[in-house]
Amino acid sequence: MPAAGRGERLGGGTPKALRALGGKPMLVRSIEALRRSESVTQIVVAAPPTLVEVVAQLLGRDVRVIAGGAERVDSVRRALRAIDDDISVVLVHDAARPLTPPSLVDAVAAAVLAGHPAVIPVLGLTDTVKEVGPDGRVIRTPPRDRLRAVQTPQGFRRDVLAAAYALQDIPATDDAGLVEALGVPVTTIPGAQEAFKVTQPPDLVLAEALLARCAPGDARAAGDPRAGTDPRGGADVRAGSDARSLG
Ligand SMILES: Nc1ccn([C@@H]2O[C@H](COP(=O)(O)OP(=O)(O)OP(=O)(O)O)[C@@H](O)[C@H]2O)c(=O)n1
Ligand SMILES: C[C@](O)(CO)[C@H](O)COP(=O)(O)O
Repeated sequence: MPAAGRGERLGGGTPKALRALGGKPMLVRSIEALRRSESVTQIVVAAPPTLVEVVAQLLGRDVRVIAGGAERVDSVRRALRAIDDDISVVLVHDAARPLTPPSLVDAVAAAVLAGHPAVIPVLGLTDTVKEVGPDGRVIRTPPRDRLRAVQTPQGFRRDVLAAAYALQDIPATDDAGLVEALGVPVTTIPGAQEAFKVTQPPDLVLAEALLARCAPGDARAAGDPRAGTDPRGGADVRAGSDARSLG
């Protein structure tokens, strides 16, 4: 789990993974989706380098925490080196997708285990997308029905992801982009709307609203593992101290 970003587009000063969401650090919510999945056996987190100890204490002993790098790709590369030798399937999941349903984690893992070397969750687009030149003029309008927005977790055969990360200087904004550069086929599966990435301030408002407004049963779908145990949304109230202690 790359979690070492600064969250510059979100603002607010605190590294994004430690920003509170419904009374808990965003990272804690993202980790819960992995813990609740049936397929994840080891979790490695790439944390902001100055906060490795803080994050390790926050997450507990079952999570290995290492120092992330300057860019997302550097953080993932470092985390890959910290995975146990016997792991054969690796999921890379943004800490910035805190409402990801565990069922999506399992669906990605299952597709890799079924024989696909690289699997990504995707959603269709609702906006039209245009390619625009540096002068602001539209170059072309790709047909929208063939475009997809790509989420995480992205799942890979470990040897494939390791080979992709051994490539140097490939411009890619996601892990599958590196695998594509290897010439390995990447398979898509349906993503989940709740797995959106918290990137800009309105995303945090949306995530807060989803957590606050979900009926207890529905909150499970919004990634809250203990929702439904307390009709007041008690899981968030109890965990409030986590976030406060991080400021
Ligand atoms: N050097 C970095 C940069 C990003 N990430 C992680 O990669 C994921 C996706 O990145 P993004 O949403 O872009 O987060 P930030 O880099 O924090 O955002 P910004 O670009 O606005 O600073 C996040 O979980 C983020 O913590 C990381 O581990 N190491
Ligand atoms: C990996 C990713 O979440 C897939 O959509 C996305 O590309 C990350 O981009 P960011 O700019 O590093 O948030």
